[in-house]
Amino acid sequence: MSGAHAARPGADLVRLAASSMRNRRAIVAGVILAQILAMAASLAQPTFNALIIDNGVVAGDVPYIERMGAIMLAVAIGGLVASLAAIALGAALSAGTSADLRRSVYRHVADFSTATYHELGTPTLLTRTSLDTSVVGQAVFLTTSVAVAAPLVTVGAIAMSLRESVRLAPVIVVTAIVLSIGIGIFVVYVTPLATRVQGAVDRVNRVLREQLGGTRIIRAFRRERAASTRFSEVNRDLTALVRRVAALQLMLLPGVLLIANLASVATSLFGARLIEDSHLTIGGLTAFTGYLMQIVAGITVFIALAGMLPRARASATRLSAVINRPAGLDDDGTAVVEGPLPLTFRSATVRYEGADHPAVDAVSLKCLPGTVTAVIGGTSSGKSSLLALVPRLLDPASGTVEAGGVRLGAWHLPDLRAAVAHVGQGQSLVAGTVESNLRLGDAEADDDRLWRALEAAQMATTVVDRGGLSTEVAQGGSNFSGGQRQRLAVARALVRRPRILCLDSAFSAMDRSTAESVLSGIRATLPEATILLADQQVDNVRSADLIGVLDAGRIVATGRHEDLLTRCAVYREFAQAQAAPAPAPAPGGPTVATGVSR
Ligand SMILES: Nc1ncnc2c1ncn2[C@@H]1O[C@H](COP(=O)(O)OP(=O)(O)OP(=O)(O)O)[C@@H](O)[C@H]1O
Repeated sequence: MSGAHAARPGADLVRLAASSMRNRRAIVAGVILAQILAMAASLAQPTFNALIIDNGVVAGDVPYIERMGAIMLAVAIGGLVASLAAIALGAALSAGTSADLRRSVYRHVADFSTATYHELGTPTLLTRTSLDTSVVGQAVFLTTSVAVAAPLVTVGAIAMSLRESVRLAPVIVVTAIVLSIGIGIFVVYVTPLATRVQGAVDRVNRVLREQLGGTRIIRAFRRERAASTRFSEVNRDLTALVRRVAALQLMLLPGVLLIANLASVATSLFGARLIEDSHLTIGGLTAFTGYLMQIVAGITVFIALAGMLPRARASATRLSAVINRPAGLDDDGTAVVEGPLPLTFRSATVRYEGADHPAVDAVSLKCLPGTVTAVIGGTSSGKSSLLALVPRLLDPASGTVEAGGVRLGAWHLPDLRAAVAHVGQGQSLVAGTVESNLRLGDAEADDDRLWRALEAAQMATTVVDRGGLSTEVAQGGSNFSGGQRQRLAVARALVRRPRILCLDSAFSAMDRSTAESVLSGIRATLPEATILLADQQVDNVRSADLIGVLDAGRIVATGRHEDLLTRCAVYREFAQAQAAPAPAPAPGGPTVATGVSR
């Protein structure tokens, strides 16, 4: 967050609420009008009451009481209708505000570069999109539904009560001062606590996500107790904070009632003397007490807001931090490039914030259409970072990447992403069917194209056996094996018919012959495409037309398989380590993987 935000607490909330209200001017006007009508009705009641007592009860005029009673009832019903309308319109405004904010956060996050996305992280983005947006929506509801009316009621009630008796004004002044001091202390104390509640929710989300996603690992490593302890810790923190905030909020109401009752007693004491001295009528005292209660109610509404606003301010600041965050990608390119796309890296460098060394260090590489270019490297050598440059999930810190002779930053971004398919290490299948997953590649593709893609990815037989294109896919593809998920992801990319295909360790869960068949299928399906493949396995890159050897972010050699075997020591070591037979397991001990392979 910028210092500007810290220096002006509440500025984010005002900005977000105002922008939502601008989009719903008619509803806002409706809420205010309904509030004014409801307020006028409630302000009239004590005066009617006083008239009934003084002119009806004291004078024994029953027809007057009936007439005024009927008017009072009609005004009360009108006030009730206006209040209900204000609440209904306020609720629509609140829901609309939350929906606007969710849409806005969603759109911004969708535009984030991978680095920007990782800086924030999934758990907090989920909390911000769900919890924070509804907190701000509720604050807008409270603000428009009650905070607009509350000052009007309070000021109106003060004026009306003074009309009944100026001599009782000190009671009002003292009551207002005591209540205001109480609210002030509450706001100052609760604001930091409320901000911490959201952070605690983030932490619970983070731990819960990790543990739900890693259930198998937790069980396999017998870490259930440690996982449960970790969850209990964050859950306990959140519970303690919520309890403190709730306790403070609950203490407020009895406090307000106590002050209201004391003020009422004071009014009766002083009022009785004024009646004795004929400075006040009985009806006047009743009306004054009624107005006093309206003043307390008006101030109490601020208490409700005071309880909500610190949280809403914290939420608005967290939302603004997402909405105002630069996406990390310039998106103003306009170039549209036709035909096959040679891909050229010119001294491209990727540097992550806080890292000592660049993840990709001045890589230069040319990948031609109709060929497969492979990059081989050990774990953390920078393969994923290099391939992420192509669909502009990342931008290079220095150097350039060009497709079709045009710098990627100059491309119209949607066009670039339509031309490139990227199959990552996590296969990102979504809940639905095989068909719905494949159609993410191209919604218009006919069934014939889907089946050809499945055949090329060596997945057609499996899909037929499992029930065809309508076969269900669980979230994350968890009802398929790792290798099947990878092949479905490759098929989805083929459905798109990309001009550039990036395969980032996309064969890591396949055996050698399946991976070879899948790569042949890809070549046959996309004869003109530029294919860039990153892998740790020599077997998966040996048939490539050009291989670049990546070591600690640098390309240390390029060539074909046989060529590199003779002149590149790093490549030779890869080949030898992966060709070596695994050592016999120690008696009773676990099997240990060797070399640089998985
Ligand atoms: N979002 C990130 N923030 C900070 N550092 C990162 C990020 N992503 C990757 N790195 C670092 O950059 C380096 C290269 O990572 P990268 O994922 O590109 O390597 P890789 O060769 O694909 O590794 P692997 O084969 O293990 O997936 C690593 O040191 C890694 O820790």
